[in-house]
Amino acid sequence: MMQTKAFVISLGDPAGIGPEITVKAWLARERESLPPFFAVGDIGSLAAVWDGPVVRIDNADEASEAFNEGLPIIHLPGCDPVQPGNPTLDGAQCALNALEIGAGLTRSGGARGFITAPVSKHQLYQVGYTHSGQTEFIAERCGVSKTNAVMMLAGGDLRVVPVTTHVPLAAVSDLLTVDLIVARAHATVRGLRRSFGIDRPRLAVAGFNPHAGENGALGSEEQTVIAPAIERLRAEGVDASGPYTPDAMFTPRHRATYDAALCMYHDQALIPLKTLFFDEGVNLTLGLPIVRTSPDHGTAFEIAGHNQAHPGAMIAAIKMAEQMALHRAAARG
Ligand SMILES: NC(=O)C1=CN([C@@H]2O[C@H](COP(=O)(O)OP(=O)(O)OC[C@H]3O[C@@H](n4cnc5c(N)ncnc54)[C@H](O)[C@@H]3O)[C@@H](O)[C@H]2O)C=CC1
Ligand SMILES: NCC(=O)COP(=O)(O)O
Repeated sequence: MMQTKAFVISLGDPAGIGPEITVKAWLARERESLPPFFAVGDIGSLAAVWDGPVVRIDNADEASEAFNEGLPIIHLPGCDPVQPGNPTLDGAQCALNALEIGAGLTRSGGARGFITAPVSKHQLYQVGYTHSGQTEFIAERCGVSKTNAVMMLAGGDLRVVPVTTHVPLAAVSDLLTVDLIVARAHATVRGLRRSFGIDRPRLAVAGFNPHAGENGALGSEEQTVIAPAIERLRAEGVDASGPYTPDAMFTPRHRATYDAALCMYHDQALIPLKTLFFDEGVNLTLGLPIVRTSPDHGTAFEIAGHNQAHPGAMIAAIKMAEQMALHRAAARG
């Protein structure tokens, strides 16, 4: 019987909770009807938290068949011994190598999609990483510009897109331009069509200031940048509305009126998403030639190795990767 290709999961920082939530997702594979997946990372990071079956593979094509025997892994040496909760620079390099190999395997068609377990940006920066996150790294490896690769977080009935991502809050106002908001909105619309099957996505655009600026009395970004961007988008046929008062646009009533909220900065987008849907929140990248998802949370070093990590977001990331892959295949016909 011909086996379908498997999804690849980079294990992230070996001392974080990535290995544990990957193992827990594998243990839940039947209950959750998960598609086959395999890990790429240090096999020692699995052994440090689990003594269940692991199948070492050399080639992505072996993964689907091995999946029911044990958690398949392409082993990357170099960060032994792994101590959960104690990150090291070798471990950060290992996480970076896993990211590189996972992106390459997916890009070349060896895997159906790419799921990234959490890395520590602080640790990565110390081994010479210059991207602000995994999103930008994967975009570059796929030959996609940073503007066209859009970070989206999704959980429950909420999807949010931060227009600016990993930048200091003090820099956000200067970074917000009509062109940037319009580009992110178009990439979001294309992504919602292609990967979620939403024909005419409705975008709700957040203001930036308290009360969306109170007609300029509490800040001018709404008048100078955000409203003109919405106007241009509407003229270009996008169903965009706003700028909405940020503190009131995530109520259940308001959420029912849009498919994605375009937010001006990281926490404006991620605080509502994680507050409402932390254990099922998925971070995904739109605009790539490959499917890429990730759990919404980080490395949680303080609980690593204590069997306290909830696997819900990782399971949701695997399921969403499969849904996205199916939508994209259907769109290709
Ligand atoms: N996708 C990624 O690669 C992400 C990486 N990070 C990285 O993670 C590191 C730590 O960041 P924090 O802001 O502390 O966020 P975090 O998500 O690691 O932790 C925040 C809180 O949530 C808890 N938590 C996280 N995931 C959990 C789970 N699955 N089950 C139970 N509790 C969980 C933690 O114990 C902590 O109390 C940073 O270095 C950051 O760069 C943060 C977010 C996403
Ligand atoms: N807060 C989201 C986050 O840190 C994940 O970003 P990325 O590493 O997937 O770009």
